[in-house]
Amino acid sequence: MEFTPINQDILKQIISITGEERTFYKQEDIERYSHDETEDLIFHPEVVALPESAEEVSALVELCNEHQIPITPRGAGTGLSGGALPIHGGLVICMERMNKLIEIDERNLQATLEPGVITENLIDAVAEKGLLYPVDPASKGSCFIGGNVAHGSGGPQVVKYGTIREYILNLEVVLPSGEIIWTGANTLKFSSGYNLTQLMIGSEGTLGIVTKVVVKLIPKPKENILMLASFKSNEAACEAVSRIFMAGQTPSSLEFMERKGVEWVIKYDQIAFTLVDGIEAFLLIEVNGDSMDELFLQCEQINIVLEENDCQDVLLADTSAQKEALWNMRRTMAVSVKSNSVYKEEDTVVPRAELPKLIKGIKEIGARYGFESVCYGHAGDGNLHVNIIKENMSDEDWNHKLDDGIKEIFELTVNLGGTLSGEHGIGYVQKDYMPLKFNATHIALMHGIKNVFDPKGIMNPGKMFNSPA
Ligand SMILES: O=C(O)CC[C@@H](O)C(=O)O
Ligand SMILES: [Zn+2]
Repeated sequence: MEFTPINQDILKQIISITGEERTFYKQEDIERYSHDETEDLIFHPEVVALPESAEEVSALVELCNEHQIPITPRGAGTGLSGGALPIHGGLVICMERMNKLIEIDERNLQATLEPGVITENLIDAVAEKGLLYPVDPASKGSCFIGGNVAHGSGGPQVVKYGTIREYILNLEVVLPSGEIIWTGANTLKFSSGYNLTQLMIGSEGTLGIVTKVVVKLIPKPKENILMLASFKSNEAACEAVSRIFMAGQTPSSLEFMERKGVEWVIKYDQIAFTLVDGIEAFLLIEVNGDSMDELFLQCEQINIVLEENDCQDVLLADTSAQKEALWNMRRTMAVSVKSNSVYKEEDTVVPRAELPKLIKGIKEIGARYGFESVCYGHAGDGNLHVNIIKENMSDEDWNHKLDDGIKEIFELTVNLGGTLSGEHGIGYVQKDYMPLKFNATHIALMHGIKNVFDPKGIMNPGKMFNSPA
């Protein structure tokens, strides 16, 4: 794909849309838009524009479409698969100025908002009205709702409430042509042709730019109980996960943390938490509802399963401060890994009951290739974040042998009935693995869809799959 560099004349036209104040082209101004949270990758855009309306986004996109300029849509830059990296330069359209929470419609349990709203701001605003928006990725304090839509985001509560796919009713989208459409209706049901809303969710900015989002809300449960269960092995912890559901219990969160991850968080956050010798893995289990009596009953049932599965100890968080400390431990895991070692992160997901085989296999592959990994994640969803760490690995092996090891991890994941990413997306860093999961027919269908929306290939090129020749 041949793209046009942004010349002075095009720059002037961009400035005529977003103004001098909201158009960046100097090195020092574009720097922060040249990376996201994915490893250490850096790609500089030529120009960054911060639109304030769908009409401005549309004008920018129309201009790029006319001149064949690559566009990289960007949210808060918290992505972990390189989706927001402007790998071909061009124009970054960052949604940070489109951050209005337009309406909370309490009659219909819906909210309408712009894509640059920080996820936690939505969660907090609806909580004040006794409502729950349950999609809360670890980076909820900084990530944007638009980025969550682009990645089909999840978070710890997916196990009970589902991913963002269950909560998006309708999207306003600027297509690669510059035209603006609504993808669906503000209704709970949609049996009216192809579901473009669902197609847009998880499309990683390759089909258009979301400029408004309508989300579904639900009543917020009044009570919760949080427990930390410890195990002597990763496999014992992972085995207990599916048993909890088989016993008829659905926690609101069921997270897995490996010992080393907890050790690193303790070091990173300087927290007071004693790691008992011989404990290798933890499950963080939350139940929620409106009646404490029912929750205690649920915890009793879960405890029986834990005991049957060789659980060593269960710590009950009594106060909201204790709960927050435990949740913080889990949420800080990604950043603490990053601060401790050079790493590569994979977002494997398998049917829940295959989790013990997945983690065992990952460790065996690591032993064969000479790498260590720190695993944690949403065990209740079978979603394991595998952080491969460079510690103890030579530069030579890291640069040349690791790829084969990662390929084996994905092969194992796929063989166990899983897929390449549960919630972080394919983006730039996982696209070469797509053929491990999808055959040529499947990939050709994806290319076909891309081509219908974006025949010139300007919208987030080089993400999800390599552009067809
Ligand atoms: O930045 C995030 O929200 C992603 C990290 C996340 O998947 C996690 O579970 O820790
Ligand atoms: Zn996660």
